[in-house]
Amino acid sequence: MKQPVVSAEHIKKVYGKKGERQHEALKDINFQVESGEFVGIMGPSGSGKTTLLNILSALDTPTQGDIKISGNSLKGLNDNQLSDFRAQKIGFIFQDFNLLENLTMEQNIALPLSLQGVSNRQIKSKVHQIARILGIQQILKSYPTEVSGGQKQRVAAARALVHQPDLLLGDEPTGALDSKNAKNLLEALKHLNEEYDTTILMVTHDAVSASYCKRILFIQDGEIYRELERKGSQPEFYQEILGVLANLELPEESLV
Ligand SMILES: Nc1ncnc2c1ncn2[C@@H]1O[C@H](COP(=O)(O)OP(=O)(O)OP(=O)(O)O)[C@@H](O)[C@H]1O
Repeated sequence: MKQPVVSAEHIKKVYGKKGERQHEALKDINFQVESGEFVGIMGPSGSGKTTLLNILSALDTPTQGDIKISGNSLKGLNDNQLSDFRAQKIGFIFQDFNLLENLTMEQNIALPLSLQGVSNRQIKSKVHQIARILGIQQILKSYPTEVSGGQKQRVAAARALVHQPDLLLGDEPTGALDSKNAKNLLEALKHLNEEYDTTILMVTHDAVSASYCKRILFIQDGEIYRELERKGSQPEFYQEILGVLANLELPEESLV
């Protein structure tokens, strides 16, 4: 039987030491993401989204519970094993791109492969392949300061995917983009998901971005309180998402 790409099992996260002030950021999170899904995570500020992403990407460990990525449990792995796991299995896109300014776009995209000791010939071929899919071949020799925010984010997506990770994680990947560039990036993610079966999980506060997903998990106070699956068109899904957000009875600007 095919394993889910992500299996979060009874994840609890408590910040602060015993006897000190403690905060339960995640209470009992359970969900799975199957291969080829495009899942969004939404929720008010402080609801636990970043905590969950950090645990999924093995940057942080849960207080209780287990994460399995493609059937492999993260429990009991030491720091070296966790960092190998991250390097091989996960691609990450951040809101602020995180590109290295003194490297060209080509060198930035190549980083995960260079760190794994892949041969130069293979690196060149893989970088050009992912650059073609994301439409950024013409800027490969440029430096980050020479291109637009939207182009930078597509380079960041290429870097996150060049080593063919099992899972692409995004933390507000459209957060720093204007609406045109955000749409371009989301179309590129949709294309990767539909044509190449890339499994994507992204946190977003924006209902338009979320409407590109096939499923949304809504988190509040460290718990999943609602799940929406896209059944109809994208505009219909957008309206449904707005409906759930309105039911939160929170002003929209607090949904970050
Ligand atoms: N290192 C930490 N130590 C103590 N408490 C923390 C720590 N990191 C986060 N928290 C608390 O845990 C809760 C969840 O935080 P988290 O950053 O995961 O929320 P979020 O949904 O990502 O919020 P935002 O959308 O504002 O980024 C918050 O109440 C936060 O104050």
